[in-house]
Amino acid sequence: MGEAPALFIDDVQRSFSKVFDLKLNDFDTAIVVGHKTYVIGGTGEPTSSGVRIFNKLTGEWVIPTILGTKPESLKGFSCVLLNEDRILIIKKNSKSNESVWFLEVDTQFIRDQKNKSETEVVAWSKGVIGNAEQPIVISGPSGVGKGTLINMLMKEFPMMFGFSVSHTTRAPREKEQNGVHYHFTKHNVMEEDITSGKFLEFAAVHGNLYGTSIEAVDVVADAGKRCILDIDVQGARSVRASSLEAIFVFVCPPSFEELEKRLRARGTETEEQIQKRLRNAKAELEQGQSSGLFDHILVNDDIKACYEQLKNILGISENINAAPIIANKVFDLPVDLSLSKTDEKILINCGTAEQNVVLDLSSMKGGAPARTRGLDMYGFDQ
Ligand SMILES: Nc1nc2c(ncn2[C@@H]2O[C@H](COP(=O)(O)OP(=O)(O)O)[C@@H](O)[C@H]2O)c(=O)[nH]1
Ligand SMILES: Nc1ncnc2c1ncn2[C@@H]1O[C@H](COP(=O)(O)OP(=O)(O)O)[C@@H](O)[C@H]1O
Repeated sequence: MGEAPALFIDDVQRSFSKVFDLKLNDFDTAIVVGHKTYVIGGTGEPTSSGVRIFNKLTGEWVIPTILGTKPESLKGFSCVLLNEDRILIIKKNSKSNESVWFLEVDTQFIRDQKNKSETEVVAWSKGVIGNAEQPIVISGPSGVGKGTLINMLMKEFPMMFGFSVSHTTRAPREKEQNGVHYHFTKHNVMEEDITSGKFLEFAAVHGNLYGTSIEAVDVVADAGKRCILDIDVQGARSVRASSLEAIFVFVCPPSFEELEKRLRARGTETEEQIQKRLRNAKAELEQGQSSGLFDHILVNDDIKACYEQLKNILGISENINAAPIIANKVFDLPVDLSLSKTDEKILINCGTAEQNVVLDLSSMKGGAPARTRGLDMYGFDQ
């Protein structure tokens, strides 16, 4: 039966709101983090899954900036504070694959955002149940073969990898499709989206704007696939500083002359664009090889050999797709659930339902502004 639950969360919340007389609405839930009380609203209206903060020291209410993708509705939920920095929220009367959410209140991401904006900030992150394979960031100069290597991976392991489709302001090449190779967009639209917090990272590269939207990464995580990002060195640096916890691979050419040859042979750029890309390649090669930013440096001389090395780095072999994919069991969480916490496990007490459910957070990874991955959920007989 495991260890006894250490804490019955819902009882604590009830007694707390009585003591402080916070005048909560019917669907509001309050949770204390240090001297702040976070009131999470859940009337079910689209505008109501809001958050307000009562600061006990100043006696004031603050409406924070809310980042990340919020749950569609929060009509009925239980919550528990984790590590003093995020609130785990379990939606009642829901399917387990849609039920787990985190409201980050004091993680590194939140602290960085608070420093930037000098306001209160919180961020939503949806929990994803299942294996948390690390995303892969692939960088390298234009023409080195990043796209070729990524295509080989996606073709050989279509169930395993998903490509993070970036946004760019550059014009599409002849064979490029909008939404597949890139989301082609206008400069002012992309700038607005960056300002409103939709991007995980962005950079000006070869005279255009490129960026990874939070959604691009979330779509891949939601499909249960391992995300591949093809981004430049500046973008890799931003992702390194984010919560994505990726593996960073830098691809080099065997020589500068060979890089130039490949870039020309591809035939997708004008002479002026080729010259710009070659100039930038020098700086990129220097930074990529010397910054310590990358976990692995590959030389793409022979494409087959380079691809094998990449697969080794990712710990995959030919027969991996032959292995059956075991889907995560989906539980129906009832309306009368309550939570209790023991170490890194949350027991979801399912009231009269036959089976309780355990949410195991011990391999939790990632977090706002993207998904929180690596959660495990399994049944627990009463
Ligand atoms: N920071 C960042 N760089 C990107 C992104 N998408 C693509 N890039 C990089 O932008 C550069 C130019 O890409 P592209 O125009 O497709 O040319 P290519 O590298 O020659 O195929 C490459 O170094 C890409 O890795 C992104 O979302 N963010
Ligand atoms: N190892 C290699 N040897 C020879 N040509 C290569 C090799 N790897 C890639 N190429 C070719 O070089 C060109 C640039 O590769 P691409 O994958 O488009 O680079 P990137 O995505 O890094 O800009 C393509 O025409 C591709 O077929």
